[in-house]
Order: sequence, then C-alpha cells, then structure tokens
Amino acid sequence: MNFRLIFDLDETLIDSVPSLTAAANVMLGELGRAPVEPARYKSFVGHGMRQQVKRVLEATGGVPGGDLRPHLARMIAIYGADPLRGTGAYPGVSETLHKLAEQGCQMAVCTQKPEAQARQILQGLHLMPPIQGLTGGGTLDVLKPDPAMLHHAAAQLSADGPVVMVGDRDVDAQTAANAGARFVLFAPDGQQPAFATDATFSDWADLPAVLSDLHAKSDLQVQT
Ligand SMILES: O=C(O)COP(=O)(O)O
Ligand SMILES: [Mg+2]
Repeated sequence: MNFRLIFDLDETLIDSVPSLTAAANVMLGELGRAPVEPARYKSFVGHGMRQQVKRVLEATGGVPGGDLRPHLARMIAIYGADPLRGTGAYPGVSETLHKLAEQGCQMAVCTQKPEAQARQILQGLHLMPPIQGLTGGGTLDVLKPDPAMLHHAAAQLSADGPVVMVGDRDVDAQTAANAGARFVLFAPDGQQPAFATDATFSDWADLPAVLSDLHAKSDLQVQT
C-alpha cells in the first residue's frame, strides 16, 4: 500500500482527555471554580486549545474579565509543562504504525494541538518515527477543517500516494472532504457517526485490514 496516512492526534493516536482535563482543572481551581469531569471536557476538545479554554470557561460561569488571552496562556503553561503526563497511545498504535510503515505507507500527523506539545508527545511515546511529519496548531495560521492543514501534512511526505485522513471527529472528516481525501474514523466506542466516512475501526490492530479493503474496493487516485 502506498498510502500517505495523515493521523489526527488527540483521541485518535493518544488518549489525552485525562491530562487535558487535569490541566484545565488546575486553571479552574486558580479561578475558584469547581473541576469538570473528563467526559464533559471531552466535548470541548477537537477545535484547538483556544476553543477548549473558551468552552470550559463558558461552561463554568463565563470568561473572567471577558478576555480569553490570559486564561489561554495559563492553560498552555500548565499543560505544556508536561504534556506527556497522564497521556498514552491507544493500545496497538505503535505496533500498527510500524506495520503500516513496513507495508509501504508514509505517515504524518495533522492536529489542532500546539505543534511543540504535539511533537513532545509523539517523540516521548516513540511514535516519531515511524511518523515523519507534523502539522499542528500554530504551524499555519489556520486550523482544521481548513484543507491547507491536510495539504501541508501530506506535502511533508516524500511519496505521492493517495492521501487518507484518520481521525475521531467530524472536524477531521470535514478536513478530508475539503481536501478531496478519503476519511477513516477511529470510533473506540463503536458508535455510528452522524457524518460520512469511507471506513470505521474501533481497534488499532484492525486498521491495516481496513485500509487494504479500502485500497481494494475503491479507486484511491484522489490526491491532495
Ligand atoms: O487540540 C484539540 O482540541 C484537539 O486536537 P486534535 O486535532 O489532535 O484532535
Ligand atoms: Mg481528535
């Protein structure tokens, strides 16, 4: 398979909601607010750290002073001090990425997470390599679903095979659609999405077979 695989990071390769929630709860505690549960914080993730901070503050009484910037800076400082703490890859991720690399795929990450934090996590979890490229929050002046994010990630890879985005949220599916790429959904809870996907998987060990089916049944000549 000569795919260029572009992976989302949070809630696709890594389970980062516990550590993001812990950091947000430190910030909320400093503001005299009660902590939020990880399940609630998860609904704030997917559109970048600025949106996370905005949403968690709005959900707990509003943005103090009406200015998001100091709170975003505080969240980045707390979380950025140790983004690996409490964060791990989903089971099977490392083995599967190595297998896909052996099968001829090239791989990059396209995430809303600030690029420096994402790089620290990918290197700390020994996923880079086999992941070769990284496009994160702040790499460009746009975020997903702007197709420029996916084009940038794909262009970091030397091969020119078909591009497949693998992610966990509607914003990832929309990014792929905007870029004319295929989309494969990671849905660990097995829930059917409300948006279009080319394939779905819930166990990382299944991804090579899912991709090989996708390769066999479609003309994957879509390029970004
Ligand atoms: O930073 C976020 O809100 C989510 O980042 P992701 O694009 O890796 O899911
Ligand atoms: Mg995600």
